[in-house]
Amino acid sequence: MADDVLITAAIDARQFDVDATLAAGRVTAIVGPNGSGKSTLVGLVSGELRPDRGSVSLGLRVLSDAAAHVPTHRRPIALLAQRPLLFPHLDVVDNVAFGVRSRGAGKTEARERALRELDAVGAAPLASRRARALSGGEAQRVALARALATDPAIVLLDEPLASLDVATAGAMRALLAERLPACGATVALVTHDPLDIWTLADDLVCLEAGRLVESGPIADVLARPRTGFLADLSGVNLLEGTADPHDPAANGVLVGDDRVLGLWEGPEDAVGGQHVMATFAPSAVALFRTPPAGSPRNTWGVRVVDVDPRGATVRVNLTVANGQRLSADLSAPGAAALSLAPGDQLHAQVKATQVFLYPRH
Ligand SMILES: Nc1ncnc2c1ncn2[C@@H]1O[C@H](COP(=O)(O)OP(=O)(O)OP(=O)(O)O)[C@@H](O)[C@H]1O
Repeated sequence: MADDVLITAAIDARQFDVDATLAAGRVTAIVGPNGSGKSTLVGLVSGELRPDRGSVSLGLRVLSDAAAHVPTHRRPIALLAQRPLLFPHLDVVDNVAFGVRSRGAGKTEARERALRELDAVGAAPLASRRARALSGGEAQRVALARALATDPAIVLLDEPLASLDVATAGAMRALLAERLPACGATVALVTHDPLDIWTLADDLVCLEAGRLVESGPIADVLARPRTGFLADLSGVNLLEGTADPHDPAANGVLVGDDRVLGLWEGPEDAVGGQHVMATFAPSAVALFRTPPAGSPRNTWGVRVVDVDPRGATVRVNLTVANGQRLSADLSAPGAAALSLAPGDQLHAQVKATQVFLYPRH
């Protein structure tokens, strides 16, 4: 039975103060901008770091607090980092068996366990190869087998695909998607890649400047992002504003002097002055040189920041009057017809039915 990992811990020198839970038997993606505290969180769970205040526990077992600190090698954890860090002079099966033996198993038992795990990751044919003779992708597969062969209660993955090429990373991602849920451990995955989050993780913990800013099931957190970082991760535009104090029931949000109309997603009715988020897809944004005729809804003046061709579409990065960012994805011919340049003043239009409004919290 897997256990929750509870982190309620502060490290003063790093201005880190986070209260987060990694749910038992689930994969939690740890995300956030550079320097937000992801590695610090992992270091607290691995035992490499000790909190100045608070505690780290696995279920009812305290791993670190003011009175106690279980050292890394006594924690039931396995770490898979960007580099596989195998012993180059040992063969593959001995590399995998090493971890099992260090947990107290005998030689034969450790070897059998290693071979089973190598088979599970599709690396059985490599068993007698020296680790130094493996490719990067093969070595990472073996490192995964070594991590899981110890039957850890916690698996910590720190950007495990970041040093692999695209094709190898894809195969490794598929392997992780199969093995992580099957291993039964509580898993933390540090990543910058939205694909890893969508394909591997169940839950998400988002840190910024050493604080927890959002957590919960992936679909909930990314469907209704509440920070610019999470909006970028889910590929949507996010404008923040306040519910119109004169007419909160009209589903109007004021972003500076611009009015943004959309579908209100509650849970309660908007209250005038309330902090509200508006999200919509870049593909929902149309751009015009002259104010478009017809429906007056959701037309804002925008300024072009830059233009980024992406195959069949062109991403146009823009700012609205009060400086907030948004993007529009246009077809290549559509963008060419507008002949866009940075600094151009345009009109952006979005249908109200394609804008989702929800409270900040
Ligand atoms: N050894 C250290 N001593 C003091 N402060 C540190 C140390 N290592 C990191 N920090 C600080 O702690 C904060 C969190 O850093 P951390 O490395 O955990 O962030 P991160 O989210 O993992 O970043 P990245 O995405 O760049 O790896 C940062 O302000 C960083 O400067």
